[in-house]
Amino acid sequence: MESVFDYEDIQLVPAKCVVNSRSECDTSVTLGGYSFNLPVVPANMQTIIDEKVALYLAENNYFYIMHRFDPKTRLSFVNDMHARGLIASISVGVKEEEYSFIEQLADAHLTPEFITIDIAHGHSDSVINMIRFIKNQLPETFVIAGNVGTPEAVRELEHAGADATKVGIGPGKVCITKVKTGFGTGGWQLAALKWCAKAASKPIIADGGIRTHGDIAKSIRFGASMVMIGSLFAGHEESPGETVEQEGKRYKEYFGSASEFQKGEKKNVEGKKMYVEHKGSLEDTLTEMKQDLQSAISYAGGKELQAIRYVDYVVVKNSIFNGDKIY
Ligand SMILES: NC(=O)C1=CN([C@@H]2O[C@H](COP(=O)(O)OP(=O)(O)OC[C@H]3O[C@@H](n4cnc5c(N)ncnc54)[C@H](OP(=O)(O)O)[C@@H]3O)[C@@H](O)[C@H]2O)C=CC1
Ligand SMILES: Nc1nc2c(ncn2[C@@H]2O[C@H](COP(=O)(O)O)[C@@H](O)[C@H]2O)c(=O)[nH]1
Repeated sequence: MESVFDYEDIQLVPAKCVVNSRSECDTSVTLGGYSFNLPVVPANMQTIIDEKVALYLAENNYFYIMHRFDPKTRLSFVNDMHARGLIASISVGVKEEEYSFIEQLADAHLTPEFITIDIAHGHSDSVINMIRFIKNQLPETFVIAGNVGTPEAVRELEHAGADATKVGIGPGKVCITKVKTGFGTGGWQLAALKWCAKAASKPIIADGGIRTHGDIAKSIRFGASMVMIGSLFAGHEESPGETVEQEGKRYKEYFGSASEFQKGEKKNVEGKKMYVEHKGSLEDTLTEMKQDLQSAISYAGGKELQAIRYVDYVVVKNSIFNGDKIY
């Protein structure tokens, strides 16, 4: 295998600017026939998104994926979003009851625009069977399948009918898969993304390991169409989850979907809980992300997101830190 690297080891090389203002740069992206403001989607985790956040994102033209940890509410969620003229984007697992849920949607003639099959080890027959089942029952739905970390997995899931694949096994901030199992793309997620993107014939969603806004541009450079982010979206005013105060400072909880807190039991735990500093409003973060990405497009010498795809890059181990502590 070629040598590997991660987000902090890469710098993108600037090209001549073609705009007079960064506001001319267009950060929008198309997925599944829909256009969204940013190539960014908050993680489908219980401390990142709930119905209110989903509604805010959909109404403001951001892509969203609702989590699957309150399964009984999913049907009415799809109904409600459609009643408001918004897209419905939900998650499913692969257990028996999820097949019944897909049948219920089909029987009710409810077709979510997006369904994400969300399990830890997505390169599996269980995911392949679920992709085929959804495509058979709800042929119009755009199916995102994951998570995977290899080109073989991307090809196999695409071949089974997935419309996009989600790449990232273990790079997440609250992930402990890498320490508990020894497996994953943690520490080399960007190289894994590059490797997977070369094999892909459909969009890829890079998932996990984003620590700065510049990492979004780097993900685009290495082949992502969309970037899923957890920790940077945790801790907002609107984020679900408990707020605690310590020494006059406010913090909010952020826990893994495979953590004991999510599962309610200590079985196959591959996630942990942490507290992140309170960050203010989600709107402010999304605005800042947009401005930073517009700036990235200008450094790429273009006016659109695609310009970032073609820039040169250098590998300089730990280059962005330069000995500075930036967070
Ligand atoms: N991106 C990442 O790196 C990771 C993400 N997660 C997140 O945690 C949540 C829970 O994930 P998950 O535990 O898969 O969901 P589920 O608990 O719904 O499990 C899905 C099914 O896959 C089986 N399964 C889970 N892991 C494996 C494995 N390694 N090998 C074979 N079968 C397996 C489970 O059976 P059984 O439990 O009996 O094995 C179950 O039948 C998801 O939201 C997922 O995205 C979790 C870990 C890593
Ligand atoms: N190994 C685990 N990964 C998890 C768990 N819960 C979520 N995740 C993944 O992390 C990303 C978010 O990463 P971040 O670096 O942006 O915080 C999320 O989208 C999942 O793919 C878990 O319990 N274990």
